[in-house]
Amino acid sequence: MSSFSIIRGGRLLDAAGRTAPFKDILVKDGAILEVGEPGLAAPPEAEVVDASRHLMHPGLVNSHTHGSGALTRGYLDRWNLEMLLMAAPRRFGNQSAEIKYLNTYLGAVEMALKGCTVAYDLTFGVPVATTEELIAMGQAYRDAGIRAVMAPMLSDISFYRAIPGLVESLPAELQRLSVIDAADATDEVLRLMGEALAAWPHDRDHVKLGVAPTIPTHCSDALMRGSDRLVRDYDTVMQSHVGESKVQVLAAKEFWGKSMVAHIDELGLIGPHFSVAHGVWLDDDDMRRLADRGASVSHNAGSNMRLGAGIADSRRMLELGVNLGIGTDGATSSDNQNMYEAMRAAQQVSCVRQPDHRLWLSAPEVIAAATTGGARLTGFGHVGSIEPGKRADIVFLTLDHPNWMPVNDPSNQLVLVEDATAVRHVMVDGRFIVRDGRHLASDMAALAGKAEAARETIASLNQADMAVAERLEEAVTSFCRSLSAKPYSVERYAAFPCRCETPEAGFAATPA
Ligand SMILES: Nc1nc2[nH]cnc2c(=O)[nH]1
Repeated sequence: MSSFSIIRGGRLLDAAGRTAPFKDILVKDGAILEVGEPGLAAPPEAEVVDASRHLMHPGLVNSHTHGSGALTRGYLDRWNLEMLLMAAPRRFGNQSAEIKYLNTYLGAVEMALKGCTVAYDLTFGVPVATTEELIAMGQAYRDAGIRAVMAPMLSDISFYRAIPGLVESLPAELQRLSVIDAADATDEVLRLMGEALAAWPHDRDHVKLGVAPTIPTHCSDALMRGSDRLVRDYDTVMQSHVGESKVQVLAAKEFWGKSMVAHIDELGLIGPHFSVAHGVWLDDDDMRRLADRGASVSHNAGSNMRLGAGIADSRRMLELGVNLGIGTDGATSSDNQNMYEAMRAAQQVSCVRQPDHRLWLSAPEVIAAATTGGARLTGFGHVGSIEPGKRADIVFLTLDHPNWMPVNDPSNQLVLVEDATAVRHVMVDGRFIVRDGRHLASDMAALAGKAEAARETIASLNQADMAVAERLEEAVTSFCRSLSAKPYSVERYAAFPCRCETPEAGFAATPA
């Protein structure tokens, strides 16, 4: 028998219209049946949800994160992407199945409490995670109650080989420790990824498995092509970190004589199922290729600032027709999983990106990216807006909160004022997962205890690797600083808005 609920008395955000009129919402079996004026007719048996003194908006879509890093929030305040990539496996490796689940669950709970109902999670790759562990991490999202795309990060070229000249620049002993090439692993990685896709037991409308060749310079063409085949065979989505740092752009030019986007486009990988994470260093040609093929970019402004990676040109992406999503990135590089902060960061970096205020992202544009843009990017066409036919994934913000006193422009306030402290209830499929500010499935004290124990376990397991991690971080930093090829001076890259204005790039390292 069908179940009905009627949500009465709330104000519904109309972002584009910059208003929030009173609306009633009729929900049938978890889907929105009708949105209407106050007093909307409902079957007598419908459960009544009182939304008075609340503003309702669609659940936010976090279009890029790493559930694998939730336990690393607040770790190291001064590190860039290259240091992070160098250090992460040594500092945070060796995670048991229980800790992998806990990492993912913790991130999902945080997102739920902060108004996010969908995550695109680039998770532990294969073979680091087994099929069973991936399925268990999918269950973590089911247990926390939010939707997710989980895409294992795949690579068959180690980080050290992905920056030309880096390994050769290291002292012999570090060279030995650093070359963990997995060049022969291509077939094995693809086999394991295919096995996980074939075994995936979760309802794909809630938690589906995607594929994430992690960074194109870390993937052979064979791995990229094989990943693409899997995506098509299993009708799923693909995401890669592309053009996140200047060093990556330099490396791509060195490897292929072209940009990362041009390279993967020529491999035939770009389509509506494909999204770029970050895209800080894209030029017009890159953006046109993405737009022409219906692809998306997940804009992670907070993480890009945190790692000194630069400022993506979100305005140009929109002008050229790229679908834009908003992401927090993982806790290793953005600490919390707060989509309101990610939205605010996206709006505010657009203001420092260019002097013409007419080109800054507007609040409605940012909200569209964090909702409908994210829904398209994740391939979850059944969410992202509150309208008939969509699933009832709804966030209720209390208006009895300073953030909303008074209600001026609801769209501006959502992006520029809201910080998740007014999130009162969160609903997925018409059912509350957060009620009165509490995550219903979680005992927070117990969760804190598990997180603390996991922190100690991770630290003790990786103790022996710490000294090596520190030496490698120092070496990679020094190598990156020595890259002097103009106009790609690495020295400049954190401080300036960045686009690859000039095509002629070199990758010569000069003595520091
Ligand atoms: N910011 C960020 N970029 C990445 N690229 C590959 N892995 C990562 C990661 O964990 N964080």
